[in-house]
Amino acid sequence: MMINYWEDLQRIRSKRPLIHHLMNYVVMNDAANVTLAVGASPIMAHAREEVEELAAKADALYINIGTLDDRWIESFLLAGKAANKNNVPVLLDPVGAGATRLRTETVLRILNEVEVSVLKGNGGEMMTLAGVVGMIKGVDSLGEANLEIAERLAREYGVTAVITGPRDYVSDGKRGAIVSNGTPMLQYITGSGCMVGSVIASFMAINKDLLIASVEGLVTFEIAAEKAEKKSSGPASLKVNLIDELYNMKSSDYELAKIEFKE
Ligand SMILES: Nc1ncnc2c1ncn2[C@@H]1O[C@H](COP(=O)(O)OP(=O)(O)O)[C@@H](O)[C@H]1O
Ligand SMILES: Cc1ncsc1CCOP(=O)(O)O
Ligand SMILES: [Mg+2]
Repeated sequence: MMINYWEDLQRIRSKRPLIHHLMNYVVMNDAANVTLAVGASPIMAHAREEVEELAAKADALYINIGTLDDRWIESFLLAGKAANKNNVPVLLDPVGAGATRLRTETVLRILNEVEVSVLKGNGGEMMTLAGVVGMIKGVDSLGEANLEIAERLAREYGVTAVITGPRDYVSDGKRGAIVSNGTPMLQYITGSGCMVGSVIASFMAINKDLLIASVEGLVTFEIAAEKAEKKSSGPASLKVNLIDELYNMKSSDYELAKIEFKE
């Protein structure tokens, strides 16, 4: 499959799509910086009084349940429905699904009431949603999934499913892809999963093919992380260098893409 990574990144940079985030308090600032570094325009807003208005005008909506409570949950649903009404694609990150009942039930409620375009979580979260118990500790995954689970989730929930981890599994129910870029050091930065969501949402804003947009987001983020790691002495410098490498991405960097497609 031919993917125009570089052309699509240029489209993000020239269009500067608005990415409306309902992003957890832990990662809010980093997700905004990552979004800017790829060339899109972030707004972090979760007040129930404004989310419908913003989601309706955005180019993509990113719902991340990381620091949920009653008010946030109300806003997730309001924003998601407003996005649906206006044909704005929606990415959902089920942070900590399986860790508590509130998290699992909230994700299922959103999937039931909102038409989610891309469901992206780590192995433990996504295996929880596929009915496998005990694979999550807080927000951390305790195991790696596989393409079959991604395909099952895609079909069951009518989404493009993205399962992150040492290898990332992407499925839209028909086509599948495995991305093997990245570095284990990403596990030592909080929010690496949340941040890759911002990059995927930026590609979703300019590419209607959700499987390809997901792969483009994963590959872009993870190649930047590989380059950043070479310049870093630990997680703190990795995070700073990662934002720089996203900003400084070159077309030749995409030669590093490690991707396998399954039709
Ligand atoms: N062992 C690993 N090797 C390479 N990349 C990894 C590894 N673990 C996670 N990643 C990458 O880090 C990012 C976050 O994934 P993950 O850790 O699964 O999410 P989360 O932060 O939500 O738990 C993804 O881009 C993923 O591919
Ligand atoms: C630590 C933590 N606690 C609530 S949200 C959050 C960030 C989770 O980020 P990620 O899903 O990328 O690991
Ligand atoms: Mg996560």
